[in-house]
Amino acid sequence: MIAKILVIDDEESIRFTFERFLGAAGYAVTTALNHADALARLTEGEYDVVFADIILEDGTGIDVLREIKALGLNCQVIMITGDPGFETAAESIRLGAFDYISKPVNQESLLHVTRTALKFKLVSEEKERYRANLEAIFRSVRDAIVTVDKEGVVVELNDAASYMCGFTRDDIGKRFDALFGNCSGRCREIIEQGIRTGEPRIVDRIECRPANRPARVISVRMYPLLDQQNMASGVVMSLRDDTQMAALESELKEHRKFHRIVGVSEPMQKVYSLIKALAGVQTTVLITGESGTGKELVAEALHLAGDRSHKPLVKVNCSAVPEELLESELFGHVKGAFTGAIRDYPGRLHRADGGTIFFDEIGDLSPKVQLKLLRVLEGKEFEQVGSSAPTKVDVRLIAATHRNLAERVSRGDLREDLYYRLKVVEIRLPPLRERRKDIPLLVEHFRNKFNALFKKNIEAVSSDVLSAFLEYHWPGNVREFEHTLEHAFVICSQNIVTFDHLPSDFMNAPKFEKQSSTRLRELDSQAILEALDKTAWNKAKAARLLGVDRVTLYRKIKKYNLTPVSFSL
Ligand SMILES: Nc1ncnc2c1ncn2[C@@H]1O[C@H](COP(=O)(O)OP(=O)(O)OP(=O)(O)O)[C@@H](O)[C@H]1O
Repeated sequence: MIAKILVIDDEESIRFTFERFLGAAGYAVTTALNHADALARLTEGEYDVVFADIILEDGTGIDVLREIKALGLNCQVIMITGDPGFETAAESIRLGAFDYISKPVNQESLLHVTRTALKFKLVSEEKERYRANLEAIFRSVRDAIVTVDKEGVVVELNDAASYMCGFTRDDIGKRFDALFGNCSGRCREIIEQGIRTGEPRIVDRIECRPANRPARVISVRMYPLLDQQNMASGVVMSLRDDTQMAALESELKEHRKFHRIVGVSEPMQKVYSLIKALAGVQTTVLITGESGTGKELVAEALHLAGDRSHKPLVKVNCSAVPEELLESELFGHVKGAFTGAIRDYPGRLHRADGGTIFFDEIGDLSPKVQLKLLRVLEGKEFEQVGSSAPTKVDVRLIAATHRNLAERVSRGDLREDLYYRLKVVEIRLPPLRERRKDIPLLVEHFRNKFNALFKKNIEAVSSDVLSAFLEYHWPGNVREFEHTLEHAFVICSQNIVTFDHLPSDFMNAPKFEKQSSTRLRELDSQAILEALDKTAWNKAKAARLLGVDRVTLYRKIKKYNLTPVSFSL
């Protein structure tokens, strides 16, 4: 772009000389012959450099300079003076002129001062752009930023600092220690240390407790501000609000699911940790817990999380296989071992070679099988039925039981040595009633499962049903819970599961029977209908009127087959 230059001088010869020299150098030159003319030119157009004679017929070049500064025009002003020693030349520099040039004007020095002024203008514009960008960043970042000089005085702070710490722009110029008086003071210590040592410091995740504001988790970055001599002239501190991130992380740490096991409660988190710790080792694991607590799922997770996962997981339900068949089923047999053994059969232990064998209901093994299993655990070998040749296998054994094995040992039903071998490590699964926190999550899990299975679009269970689920003590644990929901999903043709869809086993369960006050048993259907009538079939209100809980009322309505229609008849 061609630089534009304005020359203001009342001497025509000077204007002519400037125009000639500068025009020849490729600049676009405009001239003005006095102060008034100069102001007209300056309001009409933009100039990169202005040459102004100090003495004009209707004023001074200093006045022009002042007006340029007052208007905030982006141009460099060079004074033309007949006498460089003259006081006004120095004065003009003080007022912001870039330089002065003396008459008579020499071409070389004119071009030199012009080029220098233009270069200076470019650099200043670059600097200004940089400053504006920095300021925009400073203002827009979500981190609070506070700069403090080495005397501890606040030099700058951004909007986020106002929002996060409650500072205002009026705090600029105050001592920082006064500002941090309202909080725990950790940031004050960090700034003090920064000023003292000139060393940067990063402190992650500290608790921030500003007065009258909610506590937060913040991370602090503090860097020294260095001057041109590389000396610390203060510090800049940025504060990031990590409250949400910390909350999310802790939520993520809380596993909602591990392999096929669903559960978010504390006891389940412990189970997940234990499975993870045991997955990679080859130790025998005994999984205990009431029936339906998910022991098989845990065995599966142990196998899948370990390095045998690409090898088979073979399951044996010891109570489901008839005793006389179990030995051959487990250890295999050779042809002719017994009547009907028409060919060699390798057995499940053999099939599990390299992988894992899971014995469900291990407490139900016959004494003979117990002994053979003990040998597998101790020497990793066994004989097939009808053979005396040992077979070697590399299997990891996981066993589960809902029985009290110690009791079976004391009764002589289970070998003590096998018992101790099995229970090297035990994973105890808590019953569902001890982890009710998992119930809403299990509702969601089974809702998705049964919606997909039955091609339905049930959106939720009613809040009453959920409350009943949370209260019930689930003797059959997750299996019973799953069956209850399965029943409800089969029956339900609306988009929400209510008491009407629950199986009678659940509705008639002792808990609810007990809860239904004896009064209700005395209440006949007429009394219930009266209460429903009075409350326009608002069951919650009717239940309150009758002095019973809602579940009981629902159960009675179902039992007597009461409907608003039957009422109106
Ligand atoms: N935490 C859980 N998350 C999801 N499903 C579960 C969970 N626990 C159990 N189930 C489901 O409940 C049913 C019973 O689980 P599982 O067979 O693993 O229980 P179990 O403790 O081995 O029972 P049993 O002692 O009667 O053999 C299965 O359908 C299983 O998928």
